[in-house]
Amino acid sequence: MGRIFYIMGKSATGKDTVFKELLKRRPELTTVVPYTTRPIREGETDGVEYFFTSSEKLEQFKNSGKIVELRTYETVMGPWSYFTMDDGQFDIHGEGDCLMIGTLESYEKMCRYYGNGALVPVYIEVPDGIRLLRAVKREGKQKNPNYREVCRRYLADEDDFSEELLSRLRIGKRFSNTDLEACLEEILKEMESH
Ligand SMILES: Nc1ncnc2c1ncn2[C@@H]1O[C@H](COP(=O)(O)OP(=O)(O)OP(=O)(O)O)[C@@H](O)[C@H]1O
Ligand SMILES: Nc1nc2c(ncn2[C@@H]2O[C@H](COP(=O)(O)O)[C@@H](O)[C@H]2O)c(=O)[nH]1
Repeated sequence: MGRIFYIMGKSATGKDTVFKELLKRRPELTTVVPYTTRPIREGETDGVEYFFTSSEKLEQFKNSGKIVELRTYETVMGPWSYFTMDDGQFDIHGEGDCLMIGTLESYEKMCRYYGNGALVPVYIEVPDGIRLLRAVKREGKQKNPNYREVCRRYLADEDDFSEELLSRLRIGKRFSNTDLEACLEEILKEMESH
């Protein structure tokens, strides 16, 4: 049975960065591209970071019964949905392992869908001050920076990644990403141990 290494963490902890670096070091890992109704950002490509889709299409997907997990956030730009589909990208009965990014909420739903044993949580942490600076710096590189949304995400993280929820989901191990190389080394070690 394939395992899903599931990368999680608050905003700007480096999930995307870690994800891309792990794929370079473990190219045999498969990936699952999630879906979103949020507008595509500069530098993003449809089918790479996400499948960018519409709210109308999402309603059709809901009827297909293939949505594994779905979350909708009230952003400063209106509601944006993010979801994972059982669309053939990943075969849980296959041999290969998979690398994915998500939130605690999606992790819980994924565990319910695929079974607890299928998922290996990879929870990334960075001190709040550092990740806020990283988020602001990253946003500053956008053509139309949206600092209000950066602040909303930062504040939402308090509830969405609370210690209570982490403990309920039995996620004890944390991977510090103050230093990228050290973080990758720790995660690779953890992956080998499974
Ligand atoms: N170890 C590191 N040291 C310094 N900068 C880093 C490190 N890891 C990531 N970054 C930078 O921090 C910013 C946030 O990283 P990234 O986009 O990977 O985070 P994320 O967790 O995927 O964010 P989000 O959840 O908000 O999409 C990026 O500009 C990235 O280049
Ligand atoms: N827990 C929360 N997760 C959120 C929220 N808003 C967005 N997200 C998640 O962040 C990642 C990355 O989003 P992106 O738009 O920068 O690509 C994605 O997995 C979303 O699910 C939130 O308010 N709380």
